[in-house]
Amino acid sequence: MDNPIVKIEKLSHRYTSSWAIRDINMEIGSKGIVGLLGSNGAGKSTTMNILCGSLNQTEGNVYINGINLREQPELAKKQIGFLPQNPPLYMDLTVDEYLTYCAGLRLMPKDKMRPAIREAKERCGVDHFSNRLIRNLSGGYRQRVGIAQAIVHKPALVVLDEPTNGLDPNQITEVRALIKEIATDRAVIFSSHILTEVQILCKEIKMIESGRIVFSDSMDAFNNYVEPHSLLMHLENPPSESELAQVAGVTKVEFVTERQVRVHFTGEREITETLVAASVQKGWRLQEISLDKSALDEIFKQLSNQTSLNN
Ligand SMILES: Nc1ncnc2c1ncn2[C@@H]1O[C@H](COP(=O)(O)OP(=O)(O)OP(=O)(O)O)[C@@H](O)[C@H]1O
Repeated sequence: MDNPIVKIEKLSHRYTSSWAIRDINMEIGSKGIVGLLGSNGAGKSTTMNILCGSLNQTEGNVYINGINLREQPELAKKQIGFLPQNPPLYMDLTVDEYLTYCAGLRLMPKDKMRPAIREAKERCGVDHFSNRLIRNLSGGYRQRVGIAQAIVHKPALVVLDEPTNGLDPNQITEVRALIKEIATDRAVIFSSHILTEVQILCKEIKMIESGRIVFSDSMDAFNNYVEPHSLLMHLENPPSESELAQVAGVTKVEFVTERQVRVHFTGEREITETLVAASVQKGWRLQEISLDKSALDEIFKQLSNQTSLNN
């Protein structure tokens, strides 16, 4: 890869006695969204905290734009914006006060601060809340302010640790759109334990399991690898198996409980929209639709086994 914005070499971290991550190698290009996918405890936050200079690694090196993060932390950190899993928001500050404080922490020259804060607020859609206390913002807007602090100093790399966690479905859609927008002119690394979210947003995927990278390739390669999929649907007024099987793309239908059904399908991910549309049209009263978690576990298992065999 030409001039990667991030280069990670043999990165390992041990908190106490056991290793949280082990021998992670990674290169990330200068534009677009890369998804770091892994189940809870896989090592995503540890990797991101080290990558952003919030945690010192036990072994290995991180280079940001060619600068060794450990040797020149101040210089390297100027190029990074970070939204940790628990955003460092100060509830008693207004949005403007908080962003001014954050810009100061990033050592922005005073004369550049005001226009930079205005731009970050506009991009994140919080300019109309400039004088509002952060404690009086909804979860979705707090997250937007968290993203605004991550981009205020115009970093070349933005790292977002599970940014949609805890948000309601509308807020999730809005925050996803915002992440897409901020990735138009920089690299964004985005962690999630939700496969569909990574599939929607990312051009590249790094999958981490038990502290090791088990898959690293384009989203297309990943989608080819993991086909076929299955989905779980919760329907308050479910149709018969045969009626559901008639939906285009559905290959097999299994009722798990009276109202929960596993739907197997081939290839196309538009199946979600097709099933949602069919359920609205036919009054099946869809309550929930999600990628089959057991299928995801199966993928993790396959990939983990592959890695341990390769090592
Ligand atoms: N401060 C800590 N002290 C000791 N062990 C820790 C600490 N933080 C994380 N760990 C352990 O390191 C491993 C990786 O944790 P990490 O938080 O990086 O995973 P994660 O993929 O971000 O998970 P989650 O999605 O639940 O945040 C886990 O086994 C976790 O229990």
